Amino acid sequence: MPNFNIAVLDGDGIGPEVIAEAIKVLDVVADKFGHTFAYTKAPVGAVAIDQTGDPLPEYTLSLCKKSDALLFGAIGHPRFDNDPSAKVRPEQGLLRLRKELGLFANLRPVASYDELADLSPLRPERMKGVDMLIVRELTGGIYFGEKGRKDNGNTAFDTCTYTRMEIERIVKMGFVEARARRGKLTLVDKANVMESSRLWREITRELAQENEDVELNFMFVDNAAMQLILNPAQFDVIVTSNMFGDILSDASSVLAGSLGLLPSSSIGSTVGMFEPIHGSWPEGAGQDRANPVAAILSAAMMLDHLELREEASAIRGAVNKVLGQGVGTEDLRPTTKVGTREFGDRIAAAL
Ligand SMILES: NC(=O)C1=CN([C@@H]2O[C@H](COP(=O)(O)OP(=O)(O)OC[C@H]3O[C@@H](n4cnc5c(N)ncnc54)[C@H](O)[C@@H]3O)[C@@H](O)[C@H]2O)C=CC1
Ligand SMILES: CC(C)CC(=O)C(=O)O
Ligand SMILES: [Mg+2]
Repeated sequence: MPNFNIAVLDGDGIGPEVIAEAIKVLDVVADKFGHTFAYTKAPVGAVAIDQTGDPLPEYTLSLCKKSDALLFGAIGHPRFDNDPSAKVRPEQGLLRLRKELGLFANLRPVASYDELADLSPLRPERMKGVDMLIVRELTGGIYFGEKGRKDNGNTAFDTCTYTRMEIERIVKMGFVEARARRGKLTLVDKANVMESSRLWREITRELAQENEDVELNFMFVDNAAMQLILNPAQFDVIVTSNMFGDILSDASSVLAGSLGLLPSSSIGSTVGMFEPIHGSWPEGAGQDRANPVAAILSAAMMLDHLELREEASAIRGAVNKVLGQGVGTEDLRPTTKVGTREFGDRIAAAL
């Protein structure tokens, strides 16, 4: 009977609410398939700052290092967002966690749900048939480069730096993922302007020689933002830098139906972390309104990573079944509107 130790970093805002539903569903999976999932909670983000002064306390990091997998909710609080002079910020906890654990790749699948097709009267025809994977570089680029102020605080800078090693490992992953899917890889960059993007292109062209079976194309990020809306079904795998991937994946969530639907896995050299792509939605916290599906599907990605594939697809099947019944939280504009907890109950019951 496999036993897995899972660190639970549910964080701030709606983070704890959506992670509670993911655990509800995982508990049913454990019962049904005869596994034991042992959960240990640890603080991260604003709650961790409140408790310890540090958004990523040493205890949390060492727990993560000895766990089999990490389930992450979301971090962030308006009191930091509204205070540009705050020296310690919840987001630093997440960025440091990714860096410390070497989680250089963030895989964000985006698919349109036939089950949701009738729910949204605004849903254009072109949103059908979307099935793509955004492979986002996660521990480099402008979020991690040198930043600061000069000229008495009147000039601010953030630096986008990428090394060959950082680019090679993520682009290689892009080729592998494309080969396992429909065999098409798009590098999204800004190589007409940015030197770091030109290095991405150079290295990707080199790697293409060892990956000739994968169809490769290049697209500037501004055009990619437009193409995602105009003709999203053209994309199979997108590989891109940290910030471009962050922005394009939130935009792509509209194709799926809601930001509250999109899961992700953050992987690299050590333990994997599984996290919805959305943030802590502070205005929605404590109201039983948040869509838990992104967190539940992140748990499914975790099971895939732990090689519990049948279990992972059982979760996906349960989500599709409940969506197909027209049930969902308000963001999906469903025929039967339910709260976070009832949505989780229904998915658990569908298992
Ligand atoms: N991975 C993380 O922990 C992330 C943290 N953040 C942080 O979260 C805080 C809020 O940031 P925002 O820009 O407002 O982004 P957000 O993702 O928290 O919310 C943006 C909008 O998306 C919708 N939304 C998000 N999650 C949802 C869910 N589960 N169900 C239904 N609707 C959902 C809501 O309409 C919300 O107004 C900030 O402090 C930010 O730094 C933002 C993005 C990612
Ligand atoms: C701290 C931010 C980089 C979080 C975020 O927006 C994300 O990872 O999607
Ligand atoms: Mg984001």
